[in-house]
Amino acid sequence: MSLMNGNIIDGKAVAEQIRKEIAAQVVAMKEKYKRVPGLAVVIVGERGDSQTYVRMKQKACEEVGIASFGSSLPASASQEEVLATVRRFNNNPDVHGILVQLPLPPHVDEAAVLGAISLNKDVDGFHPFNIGRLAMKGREPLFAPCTPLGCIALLDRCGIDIKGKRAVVVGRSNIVGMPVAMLLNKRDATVTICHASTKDMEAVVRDADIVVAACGRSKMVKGSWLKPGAAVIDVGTNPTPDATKKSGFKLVGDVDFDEAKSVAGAITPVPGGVGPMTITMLLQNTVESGRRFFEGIALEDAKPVKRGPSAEGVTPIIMGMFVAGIIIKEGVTLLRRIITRSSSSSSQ
Ligand SMILES: Nc1nc(=O)c2c([nH]1)NC[C@@H]1CN(c3ccc(C(=O)N[C@@H](CCC(=O)O)C(=O)O)cc3)C=[N+]21
Repeated sequence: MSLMNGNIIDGKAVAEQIRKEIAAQVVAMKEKYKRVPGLAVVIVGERGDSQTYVRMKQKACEEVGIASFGSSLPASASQEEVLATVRRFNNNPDVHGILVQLPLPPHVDEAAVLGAISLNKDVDGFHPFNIGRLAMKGREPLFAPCTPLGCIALLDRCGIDIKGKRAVVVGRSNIVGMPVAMLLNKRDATVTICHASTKDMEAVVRDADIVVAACGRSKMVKGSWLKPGAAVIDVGTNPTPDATKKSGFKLVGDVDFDEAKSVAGAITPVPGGVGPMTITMLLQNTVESGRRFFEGIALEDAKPVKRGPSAEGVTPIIMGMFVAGIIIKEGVTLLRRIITRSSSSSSQ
């Protein structure tokens, strides 16, 4: 199946291809470990869009053979109830990924809830530990956020090079703008982040070989802002009134698609671009998490500092550095004494 129609990236086709690969991996895992990966989705409140997304996620799990667990709490649920639900899934050995659907009702502390998710099950990649590692050279998060991963996967699968390219990200949200910029940076693009205070944004965007639009403003990026041939990834999903639709609205991206499609070398539509990839990357993260648990790399009830493969062996390294620090400090003091003694004796 073709992944592009002309210069238009078919996100659904790319997502379908990856989901087939994921389904095959789940079959192989079932064979090898006699277990399948499990994803728990926690939803608080009755927002229509959230319910739709959660249903889509659960259906996608079924299609690839991932076990799905759900917990639906009323909008009136207390913070403690939400935390208790998260902890229950943290302790459930059949659950390898936990997703708390955002946004949460205003009386629930989002940071506290996301921070309570076991690092080993943070398939959304929203835990500050995972975001922090994403920002660091030579380190890898246990999981990267799904929408940013989806943007990178679209570029890769469509044969668009990232290394050495100029990438401009419009927007700096915790869930898309900032992490996608850090992923592009890890892939050796030269990355610029634009935001509300950026001066002459058009000129900055016009310099880009890769544009990721994630500002949440309908059609903000115009065709005239683009360098001819640029790859354009549109993350925006702005509901816009449309009487011809049954729901009464349609989704519009952050890029003016009609203008941009005649300038861009490759461009994602909305819907049918990044959206289907977000859920696909969630499935991918969940399968990877399940594999870590089945292979014993992830520890079910470990404390944060011990969690995950990259954190293992950190304690002896820190102890070693501590001891080395003392030795160096003592050595320097000793050398200083010798030097002062010899220089003071020679000057006298
Ligand atoms: N903890 C958390 N993790 C998330 O990943 C998360 C979240 N909360 N809250 C809400 C946003 C939104 N989101 C989308 C997922 C799929 C589509 C998607 O598949 N869209 C399709 C169809 C859209 C339609 O037509 O309704 C498309 O763009 O083609 C869109 C948006 C995940 N989110």
